[in-house]
Amino acid sequence: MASSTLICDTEPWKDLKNHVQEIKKTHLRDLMSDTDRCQSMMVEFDGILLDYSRQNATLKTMDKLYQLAEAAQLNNKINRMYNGEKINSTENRSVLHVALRAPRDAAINSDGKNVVPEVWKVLDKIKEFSETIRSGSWVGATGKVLKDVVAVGIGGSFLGPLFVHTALQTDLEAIECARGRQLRFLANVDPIDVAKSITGLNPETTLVVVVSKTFTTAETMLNARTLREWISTALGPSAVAKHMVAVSTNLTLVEKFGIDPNNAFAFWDWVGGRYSVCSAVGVLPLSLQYGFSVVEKYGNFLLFLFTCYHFQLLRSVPEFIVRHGIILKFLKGAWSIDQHFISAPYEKNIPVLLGLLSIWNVSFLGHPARVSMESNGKGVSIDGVPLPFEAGEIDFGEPGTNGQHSFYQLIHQGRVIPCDFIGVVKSQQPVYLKGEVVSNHDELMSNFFAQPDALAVGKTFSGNRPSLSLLLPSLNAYNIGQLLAIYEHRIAVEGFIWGINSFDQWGVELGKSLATQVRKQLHASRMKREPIEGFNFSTTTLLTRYLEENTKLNRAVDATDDNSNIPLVNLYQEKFKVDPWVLLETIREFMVDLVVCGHPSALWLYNNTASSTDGISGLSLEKIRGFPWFDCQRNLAAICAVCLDGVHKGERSRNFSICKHVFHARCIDLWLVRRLTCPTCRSPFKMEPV
Ligand SMILES: O=P(O)(O)OC[C@H]1O[C@](O)(CO)[C@@H](O)[C@@H]1O
Repeated sequence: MASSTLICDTEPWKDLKNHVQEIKKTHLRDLMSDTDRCQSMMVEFDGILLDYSRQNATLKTMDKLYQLAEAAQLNNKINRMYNGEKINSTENRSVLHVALRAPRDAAINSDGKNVVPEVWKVLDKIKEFSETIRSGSWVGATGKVLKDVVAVGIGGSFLGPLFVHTALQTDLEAIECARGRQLRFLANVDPIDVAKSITGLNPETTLVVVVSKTFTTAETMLNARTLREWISTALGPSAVAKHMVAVSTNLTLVEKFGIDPNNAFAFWDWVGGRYSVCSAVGVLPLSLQYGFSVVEKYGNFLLFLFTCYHFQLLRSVPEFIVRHGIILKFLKGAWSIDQHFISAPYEKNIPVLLGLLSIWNVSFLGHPARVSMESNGKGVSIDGVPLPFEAGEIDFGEPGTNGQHSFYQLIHQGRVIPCDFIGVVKSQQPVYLKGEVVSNHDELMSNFFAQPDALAVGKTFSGNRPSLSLLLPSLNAYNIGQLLAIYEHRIAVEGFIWGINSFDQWGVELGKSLATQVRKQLHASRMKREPIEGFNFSTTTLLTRYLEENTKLNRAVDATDDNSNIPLVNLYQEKFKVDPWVLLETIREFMVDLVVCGHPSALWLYNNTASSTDGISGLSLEKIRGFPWFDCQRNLAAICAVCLDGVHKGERSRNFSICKHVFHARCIDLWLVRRLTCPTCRSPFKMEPV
């Protein structure tokens, strides 16, 4: 098929279109009673069993789908991907995430160069670094062991590692390896997420890993700067070098940020963000948590081998003495599927079957199947021709039986949504209570087996709802790697057949650039009072409302403010073209100066401005002056809840005697004029007088 020909113009596509009517006359209830058909729709590979008998498909359908794969030159495209050809044509890049899990001796080329040695160079560096951290040879700025990790990143620099961590954290072996350590993620730019990610953590024992392919993603960089502030406020700016490392392809920006490039872990342009979990993106945080590998005890022989390795008499430590730790197992699992994907015939190839069935459901039966949404949510072919058929899927799901008690109802009787059920034979946490009919895991799995039949067969309602089941032996690191690779490759199959580029994301890029425009506008409107321009009516209205309400909110919490002052502020702005916030800040500083020097005009100002309250009463300035203060001897870990800035060395501060919260004197004094509660915890005001 010439690349500019759409797949829907091929004979196999048209043939499948005609076949739809035939399939619509069948019902899964009947299809399921054909044992030979069901038997033929089961495939096994490396411990995984795929059962796709509950698809609205016959063996004839499958044959037609294989012909479609041929017409799309699926095998050829898979080979081109593995050969490092630049199949991501819009970005002129190879797509080589398979190289990330290739064994040391494999050869996979990009631009005529074998990339596997580079991959292992980084893996070795991660291994060494994670062992240094885990063993305590690398300590934080105050000499404490770094036992907690916050990985800052978003999209592909977050979701893959989160998936693996979520699956691993209940695995018994993984629990053992992670004992005493915590791995947290910070992705969303909402300050609430920042707070959640560091709540209960001590900066002295925390390592922050900034994960960003480009090192320019706005959310990640702001979150990274926020955590950098958290560390340097608590431990001083020089602590950043000990407490922050990075994963990126952009080592120049890493250095500019203040992270030592020696503590940066590289990856490459040929790794797409959402396919990067097997690179340092996932492997570094996961190795810090679970350990890269475990070395078997071979006594003196081992010592001898390591010495040889150290003096470069050996190229590597032989594989047989390194027991595969969690991370190596994970990579091996993924590599096992990579081999299967490139070598198994269509009818035995799990990712190919999943991809073909997805295409069947989405483009022929019109079901909004689960989708690999960032990859295949596209409306044009790889050559830019608009697609005259539906591509892409909508992915959602829930662990265990949660979905059954919520959205499954829709799937049973509402829209037809093809489902994948993924189950395991052996639970990570087996429980069998005395007197119970079945174990807890059996209870869970009863639903795993029952739901697909309920969907297929129905009762008083129609049934005939397609699903497939994947049964894995267990959910250990190896199987997690397999599962990841199956779904990665399923996406590629879909994209190859639909003729789209699964490896770019122009829609997402558009969202990013529009957010940049909004960010600039917010800054200009707040700081320079510039009018909102360049947006449509609706966005302008929303932005105006947001800015107005936000301004009111800020004024309400500002201790110096009072509604009666607002017209005055506006007046000043109109008359003198002064930004009201600059003005307020000036007034605030002026008042602080007055309070500090004890000038009588402070009392006058207090009586005539701040104390003209709407029923909220605070303390007189004289009383406030009677409370103890101290000049900070060092940067404190605390954040002053009034101004949200750190409490730095040399700044005059006060603390509440009950809750011990600390604030800048200049902030808390003006707060106390209006309110008698702690700004942080709202506990009643009590400060012992001098
Ligand atoms: O790793 P980066 O460069 O910070 O990008 C984050 C994510 O943003 C995207 O580019 C778009 O969502 C993803 O592909 C990527 O994983």
